[in-house]
Amino acid sequence: MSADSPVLSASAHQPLAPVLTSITFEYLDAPETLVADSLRHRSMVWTRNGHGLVGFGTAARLHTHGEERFARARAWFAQVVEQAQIVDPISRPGSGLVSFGSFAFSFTSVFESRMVIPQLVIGRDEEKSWITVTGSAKELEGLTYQQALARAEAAMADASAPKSAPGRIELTSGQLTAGSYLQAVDQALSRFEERGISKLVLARDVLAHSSTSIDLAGVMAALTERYGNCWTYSVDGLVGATPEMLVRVTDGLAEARVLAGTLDRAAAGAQEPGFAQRNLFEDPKQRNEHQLAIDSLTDSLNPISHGMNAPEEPFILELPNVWHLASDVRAQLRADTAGVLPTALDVAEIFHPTAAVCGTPTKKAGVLLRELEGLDRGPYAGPVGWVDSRGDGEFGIALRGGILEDEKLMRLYAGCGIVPGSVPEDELAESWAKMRPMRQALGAE
Ligand SMILES: C=C(O[C@@H]1C=C(C(=O)O)C=C[C@H]1O)C(=O)O
Repeated sequence: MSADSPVLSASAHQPLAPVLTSITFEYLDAPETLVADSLRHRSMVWTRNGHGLVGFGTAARLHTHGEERFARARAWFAQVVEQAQIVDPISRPGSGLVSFGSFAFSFTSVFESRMVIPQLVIGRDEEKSWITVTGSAKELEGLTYQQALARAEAAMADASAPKSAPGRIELTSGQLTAGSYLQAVDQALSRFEERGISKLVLARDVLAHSSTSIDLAGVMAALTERYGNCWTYSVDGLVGATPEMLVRVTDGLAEARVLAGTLDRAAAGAQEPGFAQRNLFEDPKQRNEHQLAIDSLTDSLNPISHGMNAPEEPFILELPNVWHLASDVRAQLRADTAGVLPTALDVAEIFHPTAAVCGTPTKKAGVLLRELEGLDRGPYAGPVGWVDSRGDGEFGIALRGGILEDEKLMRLYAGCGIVPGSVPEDELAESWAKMRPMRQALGAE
């Protein structure tokens, strides 16, 4: 075929990226509550402890699926960045041109992984707040600070969100009933040995039917209030508050928060002093499960970093619903032969799926998962977050959340790490505990 054959052209596989202009202004005298004030039903959100990014509108987006979903997203964003004109006087992680991203857990999913570059982003970190406006050069010609501010105020004043009082919520089984989940855990336990698997993370889904339209701004407000220490995310109807950081990249430094090992804070006896210490920190089954997650991260990090800094022992992360065994891991990323450092999106692809959400060893666990779980996880347990034009960014694991399937219906997901010795009924109870943040945010309990 000739070189100019349309079949072989790059654009047949890779949609052409738009040519964008992105202008950032420092948002002077922004209120402390800027991020909380900006949450809207359809805004794109990444926030923790009052800092983060809120996006409005779409300047450009890419939808993709299958095994190449990360590669396509990376290539598309790299091209966007290369072509863009970026005016960013404050130059910090999350300022300038930014894309939100949400990726399917599995290459088999029908869910479309996506990159979304908002028209307007409001950002805030420990030191500064900013507004970024993105569009065509023509649209943004001569844009002043006052005009950018007016756009931000208009986006925040947008009343399109269903601001109704929370409705009555009824929970029903999703693709996996409680009974079939118990059965799947049992079957997993009986197959570990013959399959050479030491851990499998089995998930299930529950449907939340609301009597009124579900207001995602209200859901996020509830999550940020109670789970301020988690990363609250929202991209195209996928919403939740995850305690697990897949990777944050800041100027070549990669940081991850690995979680594995869980204890329900509503369990019998949980009020007794030392309960988490005895039943989590000192429990060999929980420690083993945690170690498997650390080992899988080490394996992924080694080829792309100059060694990693992991604490000798995990700590106990206390959330309102559960305790977790947690480890914060850091590593200096290594540049490739051309001297280019991996971006947050590159590292997210390399880390995904971790043992914390799939199992050990990953490939074998993935196969058994497809046999036993029988669930299209969609974006649940996939990377969700953002990346900027410098390659800095944050991708969390989309846990403790749900997907708005229509205005009155949300699908919630939760999964549990199954290791030899796991008790099916305990795992089912743990999955309910992991859905508690969303059940509460929806007003279902
Ligand atoms: C799979 C989930 O959580 C993961 C599983 C954990 C466990 O089994 O102990 C702990 C944290 C997460 O890595 C979930 O919340 O759905």
